[in-house]
Amino acid sequence: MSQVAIKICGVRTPDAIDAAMRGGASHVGFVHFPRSPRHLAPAALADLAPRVPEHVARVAVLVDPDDAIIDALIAAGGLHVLQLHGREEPARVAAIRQRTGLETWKAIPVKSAADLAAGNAYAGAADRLLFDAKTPEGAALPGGMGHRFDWTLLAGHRPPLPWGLSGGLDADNVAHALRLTGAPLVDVSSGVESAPGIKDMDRIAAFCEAVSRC
Ligand SMILES: O=C(O)c1ccccc1N[C@@H]1O[C@H](COP(=O)(O)O)[C@@H](O)[C@H]1O
Repeated sequence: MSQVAIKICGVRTPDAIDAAMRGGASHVGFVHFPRSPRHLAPAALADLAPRVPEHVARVAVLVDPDDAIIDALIAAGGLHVLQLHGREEPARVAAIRQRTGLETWKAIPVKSAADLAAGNAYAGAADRLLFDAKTPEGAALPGGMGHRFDWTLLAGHRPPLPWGLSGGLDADNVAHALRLTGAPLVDVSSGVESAPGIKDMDRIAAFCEAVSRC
């Protein structure tokens, strides 16, 4: 049985949550970013969140959020984790973590080895780093586009805080990614979809199955 934690991100429907639960996901992610096809407003989050069992972490994915939207989402979703996916500096991450008392993750966009070091500045500010592929300059989204980076960059890298891997993972490549990186947590969104924002239950099952075999 795999010890690797699984986050299924960008869920928008009860059946996607149920599929993540059947697959043994430890985290489900709700995106609040109006440009995203996975965007959920607080009211929609409030409808969906109770579907997630208590032992599974509810993660809000946010891009440079202000305090008001963080508070609205926490009130709506009974959140456990905030995933900051924008250009939040360490001081802002630390302030959000301190003010909310929630586990706080910082996404680190990676294209080259030099990008990995950017994560070190978040030691003491964030609870976890999420190494994600850097999306192209001018892209509509800072994540959730199915891009991957060169996973061999992470071989031998020892981040100073817990971490996870995301960006372009799917059922066909996640075992390879885990072999190369040894990631303790994998995060997937577009790789378990049939179209942007449309989760595919069979792909969620196949992804979780592939991780559980590792
Ligand atoms: O999924 C989105 O629409 C999104 C929007 C804004 C910030 C992050 C977003 N998604 C996150 O991107 C990574 C990788 O996703 P993928 O598997 O490559 O599609 C993941 O952490 C999503 O939560």
